[in-house]
Amino acid sequence: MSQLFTERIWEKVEPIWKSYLEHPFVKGIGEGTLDQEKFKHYMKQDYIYLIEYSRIFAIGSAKANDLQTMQTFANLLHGTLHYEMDLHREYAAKFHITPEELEKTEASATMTAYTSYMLNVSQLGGVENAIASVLACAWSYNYIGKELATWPGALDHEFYGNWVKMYSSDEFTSLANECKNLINQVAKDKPEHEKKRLEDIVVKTSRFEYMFWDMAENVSMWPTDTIERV
Ligand SMILES: Cc1ncc(CN)c(N)n1
Repeated sequence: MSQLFTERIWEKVEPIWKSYLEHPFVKGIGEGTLDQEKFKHYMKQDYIYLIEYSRIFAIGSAKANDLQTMQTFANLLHGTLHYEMDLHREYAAKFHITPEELEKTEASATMTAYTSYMLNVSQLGGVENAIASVLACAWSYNYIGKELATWPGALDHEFYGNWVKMYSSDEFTSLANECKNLINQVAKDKPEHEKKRLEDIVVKTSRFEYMFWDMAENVSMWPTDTIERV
């Protein structure tokens, strides 16, 4: 039996994704020791990230070549807007931030670069570009969630437990699996140079994921902030 495209991808991304589990921000969630101000910054940036990420599912739906794929993208869009983003709205309420205020969050450099890349890739080419650009997002969060769920006390932590529950949940796992199934389907009959191009998109977005954790840990916005504030 020939290798699934996701198996090939896994060989490339595994070292990058394993490094997420060593990242101080992710470790802080898993160990329950993360500074809540850092989490607040992350959660606000992630909310506006998810708005742009949702647009990619809409693009994928519009570019789909069959009704089944169109429905899958629509389901992923719905799941992000109404399930995943509820988590952010719940955390925001704990910080006394309304959904309207959340939506008006000013975008950081990393959030801007990452979503601009994903949107650019998705608008070019066919439906395969859209699915390749979101694959690392859905799958790596599910990977992190499931790993952290095995850490002592992570699922029951009074503040970060809900984050770990979300990304390790059956519902989120099924959204991640829908993305994996889609890429396997679209990559199946593609020539090697196309497969390599899709693989590069997943690797690049995996690097952006690392940068996002760094942005959260350092509570960073733009490198020129200190200059502009003088
Ligand atoms: C940056 C980022 N990447 C991925 C996910 C999971 N949808 C997320 N919430 N945020």
